[in-house]
Amino acid sequence: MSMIAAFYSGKSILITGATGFMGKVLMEKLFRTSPDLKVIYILVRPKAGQTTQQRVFQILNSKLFEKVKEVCPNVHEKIRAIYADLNQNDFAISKEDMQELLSCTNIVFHCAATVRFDDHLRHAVQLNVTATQQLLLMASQMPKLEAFIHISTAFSNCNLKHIDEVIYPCPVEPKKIIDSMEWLDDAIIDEITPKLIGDRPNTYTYTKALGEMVVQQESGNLNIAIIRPSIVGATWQEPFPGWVDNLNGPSGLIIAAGKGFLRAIRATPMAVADLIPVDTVVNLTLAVGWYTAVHRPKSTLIYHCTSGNLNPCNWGKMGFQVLATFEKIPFERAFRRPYADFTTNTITTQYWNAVSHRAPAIIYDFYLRLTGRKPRMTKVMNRLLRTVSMLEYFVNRSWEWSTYNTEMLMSELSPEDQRVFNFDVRQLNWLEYIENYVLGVKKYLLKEDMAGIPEAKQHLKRLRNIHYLFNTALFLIAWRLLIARSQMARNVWFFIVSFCYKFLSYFRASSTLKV
Ligand SMILES: CCCCCCCCCCCCCCCCCC(=O)SCCNC(=O)CCNC(=O)[C@H](O)C(C)(C)COP(=O)(O)OP(=O)(O)OC[C@H]1O[C@@H](n2cnc3c(N)ncnc32)[C@H](O)[C@@H]1OP(=O)(O)O
Ligand SMILES: NC(=O)C1=CN([C@@H]2O[C@H](COP(=O)(O)OP(=O)(O)OC[C@H]3O[C@@H](n4cnc5c(N)ncnc54)[C@H](OP(=O)(O)O)[C@@H]3O)[C@@H](O)[C@H]2O)C=CC1
Repeated sequence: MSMIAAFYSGKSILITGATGFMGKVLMEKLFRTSPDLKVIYILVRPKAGQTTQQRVFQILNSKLFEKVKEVCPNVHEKIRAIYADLNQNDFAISKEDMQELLSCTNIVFHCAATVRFDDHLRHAVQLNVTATQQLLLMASQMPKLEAFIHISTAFSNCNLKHIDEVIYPCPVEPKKIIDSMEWLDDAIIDEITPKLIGDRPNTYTYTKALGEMVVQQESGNLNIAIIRPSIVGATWQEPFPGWVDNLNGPSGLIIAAGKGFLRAIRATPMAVADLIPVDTVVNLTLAVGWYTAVHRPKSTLIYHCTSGNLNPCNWGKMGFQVLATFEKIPFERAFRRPYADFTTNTITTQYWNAVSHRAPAIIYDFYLRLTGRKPRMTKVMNRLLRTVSMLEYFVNRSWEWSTYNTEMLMSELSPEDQRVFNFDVRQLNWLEYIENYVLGVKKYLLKEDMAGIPEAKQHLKRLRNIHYLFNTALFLIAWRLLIARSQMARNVWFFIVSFCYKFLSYFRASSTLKV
């Protein structure tokens, strides 16, 4: 019997960010391994024309939850969606709901965040810092609370090269930042943002670091732990391999490369690609919830959920395997044949952006205009290149994260728990994982049918022929222009033609002699 699964039985659990990538996998695993849990409260806001109830209904009826419905048929009754907006005071939770949350909650998993790199500092602070502070305040009023688990990121201190499982202070106190966001106007905030974030690359990593400081400062008597995952990717094993549902991290780039939009990236092939499967993060999170509640460590423990120091893979190997998978499992209706050049040189990157990204987009838009359609490729390409430029920081550096606490926890688990809540990334086979990841992107993000693979392969063959034809035509045109303008080019051309003629004559003569 799993001790961790048994621990969550009968418990009332509060999850923020349950509609997000990690939140869904967390709920799924909880229901599947502890179907006897009492209730999961989730803080949800209406979105994209859907009410909170409709959103929950959609999640529970998705493929991700198919197994859950077998082991926990009354899952609908065990999930309680509470209307909440983390951007508002008291999260806009009604008095009755707040009362229930405060009096019943046993465990809190705080996953909600804005993960956009370019979010305005005011918004990023509101969600990643102020909301965390408010949630801690709520938690301090929960008499039955056993553990509060905060999800941060391994990149909250990405300005350092070696990162320990400790909280590093930021120069300006989070409280001061929170206060100043209330009275500074947007223009001033824009001006001071670069100074505040310092050598971090974006507002996301900065506000996640502030969020950790808030957790440390406001922890009071709470039993708290912080999890720091690196780049969270598709599921490795559970509930099935390759599940992913958003474009964050590598998923968007896999699509861009598979569809032939992205053919070169400024990335260091030997830099460590610190990817971590989402189910690994969730298993660690649940194990930490159990350990924090049962063993009540004296201080707030931080757990790095990273792969680099235990089972490293680099971007070169990852890119190679992604491309190899496209050969077997191509995406449909690709714009160009998938290809990826990793370059560390800024000038080469600019060259590839002009020749391999912008030029084909302009030519395609010209073709769309000629055929009476609306041009769109240049716009798509510009957005993609902007996205890629924001991710470049993470694919050109390597970090070392110490994992003492994570390894300590692994050794504390029973063999059964190590199996059911496996977060030992040393067992991960990267080649297999990446292949499943690409397959998952095709199935769950692009919603492409596997029956379309032969047609997709045919399409790639057509693209290859067009590519050859285009290059040959381009060469001939360029050469013709050169010959018309330069005596030297003409001389070279006549030399080559006469050389070929002589060679052919000699070849013909020697073969006649043999006969
Ligand atoms: C062979 C090749 C091999 C490839 C493998 C190489 C993989 C390298 C991967 C490096 C990943 C590094 C991640 C580092 C993560 C740090 C860890 C965390 O905690 S971070 C936590 C994780 N957080 C993150 O990862 C957040 C990253 N993302 C962002 O911050 C924002 O999306 C944005 C600022 C980049 C763009 O914002 P904005 O333009 O205002 O608007 P939208 O957001 O609405 O999207 C616009 C368009 O871009 C599209 N698209 C979106 N994402 C990607 C993508 N990754 N990619 C491509 N495309 C992407 C999207 O579909 C849309 O298309 P369309 O509708 O125009 O056709
Ligand atoms: N994905 C990654 O690569 C990594 C993620 N992390 C961390 O993991 C956690 C989860 O990330 P992930 O699941 O990928 O992120 P997602 O963007 O997929 O999910 C974010 C969640 O936060 C919720 N949320 C955002 N704003 C509000 C709001 N105002 N009110 C209520 N809920 C809100 C979202 O709700 P809604 O659906 O309504 O938008 C969603 O459920 C975050 O703390 C992130 O920093 C750490 C390392 C890497």
